[in-house]
Amino acid sequence: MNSVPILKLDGISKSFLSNGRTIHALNGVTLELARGETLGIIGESGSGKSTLGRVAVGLETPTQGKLHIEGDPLDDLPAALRREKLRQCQMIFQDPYSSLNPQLRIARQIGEGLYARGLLDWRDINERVADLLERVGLKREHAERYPHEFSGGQRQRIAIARAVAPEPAIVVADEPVSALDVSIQAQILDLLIDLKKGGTLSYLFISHDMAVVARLCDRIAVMYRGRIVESGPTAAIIENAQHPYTRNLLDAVPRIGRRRTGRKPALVQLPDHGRQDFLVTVSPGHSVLQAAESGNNVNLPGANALP
Ligand SMILES: Nc1ncnc2c1ncn2[C@@H]1O[C@H](COP(=O)(O)OP(=O)(O)OP(=O)(O)O)[C@@H](O)[C@H]1O
Repeated sequence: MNSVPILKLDGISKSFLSNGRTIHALNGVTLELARGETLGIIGESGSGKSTLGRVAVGLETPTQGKLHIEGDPLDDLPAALRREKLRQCQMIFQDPYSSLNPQLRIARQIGEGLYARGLLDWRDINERVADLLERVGLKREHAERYPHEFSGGQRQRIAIARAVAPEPAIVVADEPVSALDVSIQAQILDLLIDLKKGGTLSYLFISHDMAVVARLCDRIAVMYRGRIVESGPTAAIIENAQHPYTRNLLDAVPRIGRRRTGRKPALVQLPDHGRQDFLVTVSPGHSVLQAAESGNNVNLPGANALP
């Protein structure tokens, strides 16, 4: 395995001038994303998550610090190579209504990324677009439609197809399910998990929802006022959060919160287990996730109704 992180933010700060006031959205953020890893960025509104995501895909230029892609500091590269590197990073936005161009057919919107990647024959592009639509759970013939002909969940699938079309190494997903109905959210999360299977795609997954992040992410970084205040493997953060702010976030999710550990059965959702709930009894010294993953659990599909 290549140990160079696919993405590295090194001491990144970003300030905005707004109404004569300087807003420090990011204050010296350093993080690494490994190949094939899903890193969750969690924090309250205004903590700097979206700014971090936008810096990671080159939509914002940092005020300070360096962005490295595949080990190369972007600032030091010639413009053409820089653009090439940035094509490795694609973004999925929260709102699938505003992220698609209402005036362009779906085929064109997904196909543009393929064209930019060097696929020049539109017959080949159309074939790839149709394959991608099937891959995200839509139909080949949907390619000829416009965005308004789809539901919110379907639009998010289209946005995901567009993001993965140029075969990026990194996808930054900024609250990709928070604008969707709860029933659709799980399907979109499952799709993101599926797209990553067996490959080396990495996700930077931004959310304010600890339950969603816990389900999807290998590691979690917790943001507070433009800084990362805590980071580590998902199980470690959930079971042994150090920062009071992280504990507050966890307490907001009783299902995976510390209060549920101990001999009392806990209802948990696990990364890579779809939307199944597990009822686990946790022995002292073990984490909820360890207990659930050890197989010492009762799988309770639809157990949401339990108190
Ligand atoms: N273009 C901008 N101009 C001025 N201020 C900005 C700009 N973008 C972000 N900010 C400010 O930077 C801070 C961080 O914003 P950011 O959107 O990154 O936070 P967030 O954690 O993603 O919040 P949310 O969950 O509400 O999207 C906020 O105070 C925000 O108002």
